[in-house]
Amino acid sequence: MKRLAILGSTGSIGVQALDVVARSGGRFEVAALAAGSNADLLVEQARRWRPRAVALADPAAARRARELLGPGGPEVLEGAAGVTALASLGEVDVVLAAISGGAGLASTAAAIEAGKTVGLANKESMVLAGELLMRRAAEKGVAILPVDSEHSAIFQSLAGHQRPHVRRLLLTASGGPLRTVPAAELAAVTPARALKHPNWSMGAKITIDSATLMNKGLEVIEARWLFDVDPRRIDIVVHPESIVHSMVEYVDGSVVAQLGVSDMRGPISYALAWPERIPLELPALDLPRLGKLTFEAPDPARFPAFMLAYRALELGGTAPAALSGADEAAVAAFLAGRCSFTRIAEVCAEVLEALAPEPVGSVEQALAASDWGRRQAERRVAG
Ligand SMILES: NC(=O)C1=CN([C@@H]2O[C@H](COP(=O)(O)OP(=O)(O)OC[C@H]3O[C@@H](n4cnc5c(N)ncnc54)[C@H](OP(=O)(O)O)[C@@H]3O)[C@@H](O)[C@H]2O)C=CC1
Ligand SMILES: CC(=O)[C@@H](O)[C@H](O)COP(=O)(O)O
Ligand SMILES: [Mn+2]
Repeated sequence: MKRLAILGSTGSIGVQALDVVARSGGRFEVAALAAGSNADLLVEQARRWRPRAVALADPAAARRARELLGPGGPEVLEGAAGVTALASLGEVDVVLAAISGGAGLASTAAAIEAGKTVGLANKESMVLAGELLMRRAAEKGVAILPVDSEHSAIFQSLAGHQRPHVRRLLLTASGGPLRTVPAAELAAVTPARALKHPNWSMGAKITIDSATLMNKGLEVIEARWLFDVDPRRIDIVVHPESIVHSMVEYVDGSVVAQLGVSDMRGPISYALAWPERIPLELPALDLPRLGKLTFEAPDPARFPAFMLAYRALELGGTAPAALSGADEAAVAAFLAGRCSFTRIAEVCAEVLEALAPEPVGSVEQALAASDWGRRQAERRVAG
């Protein structure tokens, strides 16, 4: 039996991970749960799964959870340090990193340092400090198993092949809810419209990133480090049906893809159960009913955000971290009605070009660069 710490348990990935646990026939035990401030849902989850410890980043929420759980309940830790501490608990075998944003980096790094297998949903960890984390994981002999659907697909399609045999990685993108919207209409897009993803039900930040295509840019950076592939050999293909989750093109021209219904419980269970596979009893892929699968090139004129990720990789060092921080701030401003949809990518581009990148020597340095990007973006949004 594998013992899990699910960090971000109250979010889209966290809730689906607990559904995977429920369907797994007792293969997993929930040893720890963590969230930001949603004490009520965390307490409900703790009552059902009886972890040894839980944590809430928000101290007031942690106090509420302690009151609700009462004596005899799990230990309730608080603050960022409490969340990070769960990643290295002795009772934990696998850490599912499913916190949203740069806030997930410290606990991912702590899990690696503690020698835990990591199921990585939090792509920002790789964006902020991918080179550093992969080096430490190799030194510690830690497996980082991708949960992001595209990276899970690439991991499965690589099937142990050697890097010299790989010509290109092909990351598929749905194109998001605004794929067919003309350029002239994009500035007036409302948060409600941008939040209507055609295929996936996800947290707000990643859904807006899907709409701008920044999500695909962040995924290029994630793939660059997870699979140690030069960014010039990572291409994006728009595939509105989200059935082909990504592909690997080999030097002999053969292309291997992973297909499946658009349901994150697939990649989550793959990472948690790896190297085994478990039956989930989810709806099967029905290709005759789908009839056809379509593909097109991404449009950098309407959706320039994904190009910024290639630019950040070219700049190197702290540039991806600064881009990620700027994007978090710009997306929050858009959701709060403080900037337009098209301003998100403009602000990110301005911040990236204002940066003097430095090598990323530590997690703290990566977080500082992300904070710098966030502050720069906030200033530009306000100005
Ligand atoms: N949703 C999806 O289908 C996919 C998501 N991902 C990635 O997975 C990650 C999670 O995404 P998603 O589940 O959609 O996000 P959600 O916004 O739905 O959930 C975020 C989770 O993180 C918790 N959280 C937020 N801030 C903190 C913090 N400072 N400390 C501890 N916990 C915190 C939230 O707690 P609370 O509820 O209390 O705020 C919540 O449990 C992201 O990095 C995303 O890019 C990748 C591929 C697909
Ligand atoms: C489910 C998942 O992995 C998301 O990251 C997804 O890729 C978002 O959809 P887009 O392809 O629209 O960015
Ligand atoms: Mn993805």
